[in-house]
Amino acid sequence: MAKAKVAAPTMLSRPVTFVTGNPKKLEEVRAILGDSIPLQTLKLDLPELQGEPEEISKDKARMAAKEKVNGPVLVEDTCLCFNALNGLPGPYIKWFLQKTGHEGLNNILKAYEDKSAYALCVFSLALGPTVEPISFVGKTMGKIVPARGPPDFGWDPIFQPDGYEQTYAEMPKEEKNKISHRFKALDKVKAYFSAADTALATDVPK
Ligand SMILES: O=c1nc[nH]c2c1ncn2[C@H]1C[C@H](O)[C@@H](COP(=O)(O)OP(=O)(O)OP(=O)(O)O)O1
Ligand SMILES: [Mg+2]
Repeated sequence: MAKAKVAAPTMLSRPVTFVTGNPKKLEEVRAILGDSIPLQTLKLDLPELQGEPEEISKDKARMAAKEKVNGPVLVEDTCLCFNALNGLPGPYIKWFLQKTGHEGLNNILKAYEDKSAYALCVFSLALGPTVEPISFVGKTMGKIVPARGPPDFGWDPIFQPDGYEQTYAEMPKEEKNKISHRFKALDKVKAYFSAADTALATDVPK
């Protein structure tokens, strides 16, 4: 029986459209993925519902998939979760950061001894507007510290990952991209795509 590689007949054969309004996220996603997944991007600030991180991310994917995108759509939602607050600000970190800044976030934790926190990244992939999105989660544990390092990207200056003396902001980019919440989630996205590729390259009887 001859083996033949069948061209992927599904949405996965098209480039994936990563939808985000945040250029810094995009920069990291590109650096981490390299050319492992063909990516195109669409700059859109999607509305975000309230709720648990995975549901918020999936909803973003559903909304993004309704845009005129040809092929699979990938979105991502990032949370910064304080253990002392049972995971808050979590998905609302963007607004906390905007309104209170790095100092305000530190001040919130002055009421607690526990400064531990985790960075959480949830990517959601929608293969079409009517297909239920699937999610890929990455988590990096650390603690909240007074801001150190360049204030280039969100809350990077106040998050110090466990096992490191530097905050995300102080680390070289390549270092952050090897241990970050985003890296861990994207590792699962990559594994999903390579498994799908393998499954699609099936043997067909002649
Ligand atoms: O690795 C990171 N290191 C530091 N800060 C970060 C990181 N990743 C996201 N962030 C910030 C951006 C935003 O203030 C909030 C997440 O909100 P989030 O809705 O996911 O991001 P966003 O609205 O900027 O972009 P998007 O259009 O993809 O929703 O945390
Ligand atoms: Mg957002």
